Amino acid sequence: MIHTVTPEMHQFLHELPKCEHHVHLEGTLGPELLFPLAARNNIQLPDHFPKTVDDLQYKYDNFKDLQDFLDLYYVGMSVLITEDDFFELAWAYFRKAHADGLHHAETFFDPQGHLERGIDMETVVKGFRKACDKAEAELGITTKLIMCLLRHLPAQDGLDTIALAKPYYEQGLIHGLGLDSSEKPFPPELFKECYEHMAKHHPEVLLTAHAGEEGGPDYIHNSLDLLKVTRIDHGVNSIKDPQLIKRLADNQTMLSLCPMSNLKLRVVQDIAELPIKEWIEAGVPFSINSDDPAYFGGYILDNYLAVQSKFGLDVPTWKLIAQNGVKGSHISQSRKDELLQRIEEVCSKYIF
Ligand code: HPA
Ligand SMILES: [Zn+2]
Repeated sequence: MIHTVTPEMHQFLHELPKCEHHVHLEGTLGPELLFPLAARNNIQLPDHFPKTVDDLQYKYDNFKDLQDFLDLYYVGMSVLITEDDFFELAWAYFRKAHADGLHHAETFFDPQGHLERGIDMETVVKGFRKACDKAEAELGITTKLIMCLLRHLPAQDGLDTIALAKPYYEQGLIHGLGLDSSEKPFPPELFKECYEHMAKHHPEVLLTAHAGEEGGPDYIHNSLDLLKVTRIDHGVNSIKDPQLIKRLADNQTMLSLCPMSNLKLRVVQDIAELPIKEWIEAGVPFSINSDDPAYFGGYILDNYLAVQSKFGLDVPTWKLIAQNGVKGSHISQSRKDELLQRIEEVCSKYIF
């Protein structure tokens, strides 16, 4: 069933203060920047890579699964070379998301995808940080950077990457550790040592991991038990385990849901299949996110609208979702209070 999103509802969702917890900065690289960067940096894209914006868009519209997307994603990011490239990419994202009504962003990046091409950590972090600082100063968005480890690489590579990033964690320039890439063949337990190292040496750092996008509820349990994460990225498959649902609700562990991504990567056949109503009923907090917006056809507001068109939620329910997004954010209590106050103000204007 399709619910019509009225102009008032559209306006409300636009104005509703939003927090994003699941967006890969490299996943904001669309054809409009990818091809010019390839030309500017003299990057020869592989023969099998689409040659035109239309051909690339066709690929984006027809992913078979997560791996099919990742194969394109890693080639795409190979056009990023200079600090300015990383800055430009992230700054374009912050501007788009700001126009969507974003107030706080916790953004992922994949340094191993750059290190293995000979780009150093400093170039990547400096470029992304510059964009974060500008977004804070000029757009009023609070930002966090979460370094993800690629799970298709060995844990030792992850430990080496953590060592390279140490100065940036110590200076408070990177704030979290995540785990992404091909999920099913690489379960969370492989990375226990990386997370233990982080918890021991940088206890203030946010720990999160992709789990339950392709993997089952055991991937979520093991991320909580072994990696000691406080958030789960995706978590769609949590619904298959009632004990896990209770655990997530009891501990108020937030899931970062990515509806358009789940549709494009065929985690679900229809956004209406997502267990949104079940999570709300059980008291499981979740936020709504764009994941890789350039690849999946929509930024944060598009994802809110996609959910609305399938679920027809009311203002109090959206208020709860927005509040849970704030509560699950890695920000000070005073910033939380400020955002919660703004949510109150917007919601009080929209009693339909
Ligand atoms: O959705 C995702 N899943 C796993 N790895 C990723 N890397 C970018 N996006 C994703
Ligand atoms: Zn992701």
